Amino acid sequence: MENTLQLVRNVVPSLTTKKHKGQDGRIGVVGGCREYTGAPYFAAISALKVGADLSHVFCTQEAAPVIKSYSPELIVHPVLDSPDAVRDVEQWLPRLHALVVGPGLGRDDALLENVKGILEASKARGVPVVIDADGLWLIAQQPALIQGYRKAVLTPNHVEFGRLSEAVVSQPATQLGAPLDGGDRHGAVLRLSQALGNVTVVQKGEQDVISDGEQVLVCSQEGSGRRCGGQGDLLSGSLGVLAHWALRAGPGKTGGPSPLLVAAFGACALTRQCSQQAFQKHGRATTTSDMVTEVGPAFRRLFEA
Ligand SMILES: NC(=O)C1=CN([C@@H]2O[C@H](COP(=O)(O)OP(=O)(O)OC[C@H]3O[C@@H](n4cnc5c(N)ncnc54)[C@H](OP(=O)(O)O)[C@@H]3O)[C@@H](O)[C@H]2O)[C@@H](O)CC1
Ligand SMILES: Nc1ncnc2c1ncn2[C@@H]1O[C@H](COP(=O)(O)OP(=O)(O)OP(=O)(O)O)[C@@H](O)[C@H]1O
Ligand SMILES: [Mg+2]
Repeated sequence: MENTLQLVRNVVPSLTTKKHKGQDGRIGVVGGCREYTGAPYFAAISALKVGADLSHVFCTQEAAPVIKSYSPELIVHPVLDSPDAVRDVEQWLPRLHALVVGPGLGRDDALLENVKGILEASKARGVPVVIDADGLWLIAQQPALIQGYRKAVLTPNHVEFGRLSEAVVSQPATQLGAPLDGGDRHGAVLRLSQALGNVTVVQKGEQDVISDGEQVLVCSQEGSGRRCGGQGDLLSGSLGVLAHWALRAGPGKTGGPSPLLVAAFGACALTRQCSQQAFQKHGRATTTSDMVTEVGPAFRRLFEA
């Protein structure tokens, strides 16, 4: 654990007076619809608090004023349900360092079709993508969208992992519901990553298991017993920034594991540390907003010690 945390520290940029706004990260979150406005907010605000300079949300028209009202820090584009959605987001891609696709996206077919176009445009430009939540629903329907794209990280929870494995590895459905022991989980994550052409996969759970199809890392940083919704969104937003930092730093700084493995490990450790710290203060009443407040102190503790 400690050795891998050191690799994360190697990619964290120093804060100096020589940089301009934007250099340490301009992150986009694609998600936010009528039902879900909290998830894209958690992802985008976490990206800022980890250290991105600018955080954008691309959501539906209806969700935009709601998300804006949560925070003046976020730049919110009400474009996702427009007929020009792909073109509108594409215009921003040259200025974005990473895209987090899926938190609070929902499963409306027209929205998913737009997101498909956004993913294709991101791949064509080589923009790193973190795919979470309903973005993973889309990938389970159309794995070819992400097949072999080495700048992608998927962050499935238990259910999302089962869905992806069934779609991609043809793992018998009977095995999917059953809890896998440590060894089985490593193998299952490794196989899913390999089947997707070495896309990095983070299976969240009691321990987070991360693989790029070559190596497997396990994050067992202490978290808490609170399982309130939104913790995965905090993880995917944080990972957007860390993925950019790790890819920029390159394999020379991350040693043995690939940059995206190191970034994913960092985001998992940070999320769990936030959970632990928030739980110490709020116990059973802990919510993801309490965890967002802990991003700064948790980051300092893990990566600036
Ligand atoms: N505040 C907001 O705006 C938030 C919005 N969010 C957004 O919601 C959207 C849908 O995302 P989702 O994660 O609810 O997915 P979905 O596939 O519908 O699964 C739901 C069902 O799966 C199960 N289940 C889940 N985990 C499990 C586990 N570990 N182990 C076992 N079972 C497990 C469980 O089923 P049950 O136990 O009730 O039978 C659960 O009810 C997506 O856009 C997301 O970003 C969230 O980010 C939260 C904060
Ligand atoms: N059983 C567990 N014990 C400890 N930590 C866990 C457990 N399950 C999940 N976590 C941690 O909670 C965080 C979010 O994982 P989770 O599986 O809840 O994601 P999710 O379902 O996508 O969340 P969201 O509600 O944001 O959609 C991760 O950092 C993960 O390590
Ligand atoms: Mg989730």
